[in-house]
Amino acid sequence: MDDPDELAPAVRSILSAARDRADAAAGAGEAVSVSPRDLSAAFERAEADGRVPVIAEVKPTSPTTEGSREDDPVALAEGMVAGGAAALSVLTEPEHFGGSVDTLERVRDAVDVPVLRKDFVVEEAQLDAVESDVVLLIARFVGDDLPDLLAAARDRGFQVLVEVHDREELERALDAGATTIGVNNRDLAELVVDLGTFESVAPHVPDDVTLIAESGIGSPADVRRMRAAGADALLVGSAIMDGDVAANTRELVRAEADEDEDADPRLDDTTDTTETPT
Ligand SMILES: O=P(O)(O)OC[C@@H](O)[C@@H](O)c1c[nH]c2ccccc12
Repeated sequence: MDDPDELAPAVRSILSAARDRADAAAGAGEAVSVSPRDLSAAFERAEADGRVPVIAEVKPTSPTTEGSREDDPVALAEGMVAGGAAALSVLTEPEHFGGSVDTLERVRDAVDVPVLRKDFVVEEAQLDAVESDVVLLIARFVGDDLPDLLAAARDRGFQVLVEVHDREELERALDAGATTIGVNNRDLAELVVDLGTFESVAPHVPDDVTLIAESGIGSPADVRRMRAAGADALLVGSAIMDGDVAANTRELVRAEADEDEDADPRLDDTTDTTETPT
């Protein structure tokens, strides 16, 4: 792709599907009113017992994933919480990520951690599709509507995660009053991941913002790298969804504790998903 600002075809298709869903949602249903589970408090609880705050993502498939995972999303979510996830993210985009609003509702009923709704919200009416504790707004896709959508989401009680890729988007997010900001390491033009993206944007984020590193985090070393660059929390999908979700989550949330002990988390009993996080 010659123009780095141009979106990958998959991303364009995702956005046009999102706009169709927004049109269908317009004027339907009432505005939701959410009593959210506090995301910052969940991160603090994790820190207090030595877990790196991880938002684990239930993502059955994606444009960059081969195949799809057909397991019960509720069982996957429970495994992530058992593995120590501070919060969950659930895709509700149906056409490209295998998500659904129904899945999010079932997951949120089954767990007590905050749940982020992961979708491509471009119009206010989409906010009323389902209750969640946090909604995502992607600076690149909402453009000048960011302040209005942020206000509309907050009016409904949602906490808002604003996703950015570069400093220009970061400035827009800060101007709009975002207090929780995610830096996505996946570039939307080429869909490739570079952890250097977070490292280049993070130094410009004020300290009072809750800062989340998103995408491409695959190992305890990646976790430590993002934390060293200033991440308060991490959003991880593929690396957790690939295999035993409880064990995968546990390995990442323990990345700092294990380094201190120099222990191998894989030696732990990782098959018992009913265990509560330690
Ligand atoms: O699977 P990964 O590389 O761990 O990434 C998770 C998450 O960051 C990614 O799914 C994501 C980040 N921003 C998004 C916006 C929409 C859909 C998905 C995403």
